[in-house]
Amino acid sequence: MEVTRYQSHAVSVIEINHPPVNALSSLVCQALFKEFVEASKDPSVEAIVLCGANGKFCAGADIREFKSTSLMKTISIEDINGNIESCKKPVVAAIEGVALGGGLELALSCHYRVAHIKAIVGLPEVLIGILPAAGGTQRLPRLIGIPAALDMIVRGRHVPATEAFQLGIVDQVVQTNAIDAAVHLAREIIGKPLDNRRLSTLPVQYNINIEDFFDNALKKAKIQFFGAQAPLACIEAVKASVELPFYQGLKKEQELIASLVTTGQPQAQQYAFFSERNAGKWTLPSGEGWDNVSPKIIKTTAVIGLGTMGRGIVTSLSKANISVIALEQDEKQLNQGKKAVISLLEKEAEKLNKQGKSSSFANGLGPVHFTLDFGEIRNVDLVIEAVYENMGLKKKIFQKISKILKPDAFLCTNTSGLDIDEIASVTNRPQNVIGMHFFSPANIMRLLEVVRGCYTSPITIATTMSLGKTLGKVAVLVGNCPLFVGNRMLLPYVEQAGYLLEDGCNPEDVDNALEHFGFAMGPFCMMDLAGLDVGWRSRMEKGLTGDRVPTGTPARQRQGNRYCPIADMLCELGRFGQKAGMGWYKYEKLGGRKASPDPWIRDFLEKYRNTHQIKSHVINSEEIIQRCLYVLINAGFKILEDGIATSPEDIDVIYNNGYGWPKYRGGPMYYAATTGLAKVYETLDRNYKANPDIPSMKPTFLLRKLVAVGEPPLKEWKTQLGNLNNKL
Ligand SMILES: CCCCCCCCCCCCC/C=C/C(=O)SCCNC(=O)CCNC(=O)[C@H](O)C(C)(C)COP(=O)(O)OP(=O)(O)OC[C@H]1O[C@@H](n2cnc3c(N)ncnc32)[C@H](O)[C@@H]1OP(=O)(O)O
Repeated sequence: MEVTRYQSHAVSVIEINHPPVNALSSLVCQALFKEFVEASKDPSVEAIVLCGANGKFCAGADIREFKSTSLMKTISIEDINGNIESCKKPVVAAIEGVALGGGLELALSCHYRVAHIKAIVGLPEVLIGILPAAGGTQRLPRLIGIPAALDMIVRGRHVPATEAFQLGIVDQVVQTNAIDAAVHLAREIIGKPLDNRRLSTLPVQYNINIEDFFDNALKKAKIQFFGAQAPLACIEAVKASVELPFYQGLKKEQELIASLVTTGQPQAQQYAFFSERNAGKWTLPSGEGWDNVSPKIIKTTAVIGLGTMGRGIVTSLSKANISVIALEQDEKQLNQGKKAVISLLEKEAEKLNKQGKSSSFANGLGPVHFTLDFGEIRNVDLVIEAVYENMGLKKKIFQKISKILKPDAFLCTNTSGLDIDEIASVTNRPQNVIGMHFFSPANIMRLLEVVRGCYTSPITIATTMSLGKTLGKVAVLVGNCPLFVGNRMLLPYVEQAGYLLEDGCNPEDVDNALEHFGFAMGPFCMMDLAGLDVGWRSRMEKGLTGDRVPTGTPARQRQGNRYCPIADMLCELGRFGQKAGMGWYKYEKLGGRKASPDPWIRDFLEKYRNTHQIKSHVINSEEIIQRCLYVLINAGFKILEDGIATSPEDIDVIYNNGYGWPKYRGGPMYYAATTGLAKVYETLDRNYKANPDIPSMKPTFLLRKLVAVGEPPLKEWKTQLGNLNNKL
């Protein structure tokens, strides 16, 4: 039964019961409509309470049912809302857990709202590429005013109950049972006038210059959400609440949603939504997986190394209220780390405070303890080593801690690409060793690559994936190979960016094209931010640059393949990026963030091309995008072929959450599917034939196979992998 109804004296309680989140599927809508009509006609009923089963009011329309053809369902949610609002008997929403999207729109059509203190409300439709099109953009501004409503709708912000009360979204916040409180309130208001409780009948109040306000909002949104259409549609819809009568405003919502659907962005964002949820559902070829392996509960942890990554990880653990011992090797580094963690925690507490939430670390370090003594970590459940990327150092630490720690403790290494098996091999419990690749800043970035080695046990995976979720991360299980998934795909992309400079581009041409595509940052800005020396050191270790390059090696060639030495040359000149005040760009000061194109680089590139007799040509944005992205996508196919990622969806989750890929384009593999695999294949093939010294351009077997079998939908790519080797 999707919707149940019971009576408590004169109050009829209608409960949505559609696990897991009481989403408004077509069936729920039909049942809700029917029960509501019956209750409103029942002479023994004098008031109605609307609630959700299992402590959740409703997470909105059922996204699983969204198809471009299902626009009619909107009408059905608004049909319910219209019925509720115009009901002569008072209707009270009892909000527990979540009232999101269509769920909040439902509650807004009720005459009163009571929320549990831990509930959250919001209109997050924009995050899945649409707008609140069941009256949300018309009712919310009438209730809380335009600026507050616009902020909530355009950012899709989850608002805690206490803030919702301050804003006027809910009428009561209770610490006890919200349904009981709603029934109580419903009884009290029986027979009282409801006219000023029907939001659709109220005027939108404002004392601001509306034209200027919406113009500014649009300008800001175009910058902040560059390329995304839904925020702009949200603004237009809220503007309609001021300019049009309520029912025309509803019509505008429908028009806007229909137009969004034609952009393809809602489809991409809804794909991204479900891919993220599926990433947690890992399964090994053995059949062991998320649904049959129980994680160990992690209560105590230690973090070794308090550099940038370690500090972020300690902050993350502390935020999740997990006890953490932070370990450094000398007093100076320990104190520096401690100071940095305190500052990060203060910022986090401030953020929570603004949201009306308290934190265990508001006045200090919460569950963190700092020490120089390895002995203190002996009883922890899990250790995360976060020292810098050096195999020798990591192995030394793992050897040492595996002797100290209790036998069932888990040993995690935060590495962006080192071999997990090699690290595990020096311990007395390789089955408990796993990679946790955090992204910087680790207390902010949502992505976590969980890297399984060949010895790693299912329980270690389950525990680490579960810890990731507790930390609020999107954890994706990947296999062990140099650079894992995200960075392995990034390598040919960055290489290609270098070749583009040789062929005639300036750094800003490449960055502009990719930022215009929707990336948060182009490759050269990204390198300047991360520090060019990081890649330089790694290339030196690999013998690609520096003293270990055999004499006589051509400057632009390594092992017979094309090589671009420009980044190495900049590093030799100390141009390490932002921290040096110069890199691919120049900055206003050391550590400055405002990049300006550097005439020096232009000169340098010209001289470089002359020295190497490279004939440059004009390269347009389309070519830049294709050259950079197609090799990245090709590497994604190779990763699938090698079994390093289990699905294209996992790759997309990694790119959407860790690499600034525009979510409204779904992710690189989704983008390949929507662009057309044949186009990607043919472009790569043509480019590879023209540049046989760039192996990353050679179309992978899987890509070729998928084109050959007629481009099956992305969901079916996995079956084409057949018996290919699976490293997961
Ligand atoms: C494709 C073309 C586009 C066509 C567009 C046409 C649109 C026409 C209809 C227009 C209607 C307009 C009006 C209403 C719109 C809406 O309401 S849209 C939905 C708005 N709501 C949301 O965006 C909420 C999304 N959910 C969440 O934020 C979180 O899930 C949560 C509710 C906060 C719970 O989080 P957590 O506890 O971390 O659990 P999760 O793992 O995230 O989710 C648990 C399972 O629930 C599934 N789920 C969540 N929300 C929905 C939903 N709205 N519909 C369907 N399913 C939902 C989620 O997938 C998980 O499922 P499993 O993985 O199977 O466990």
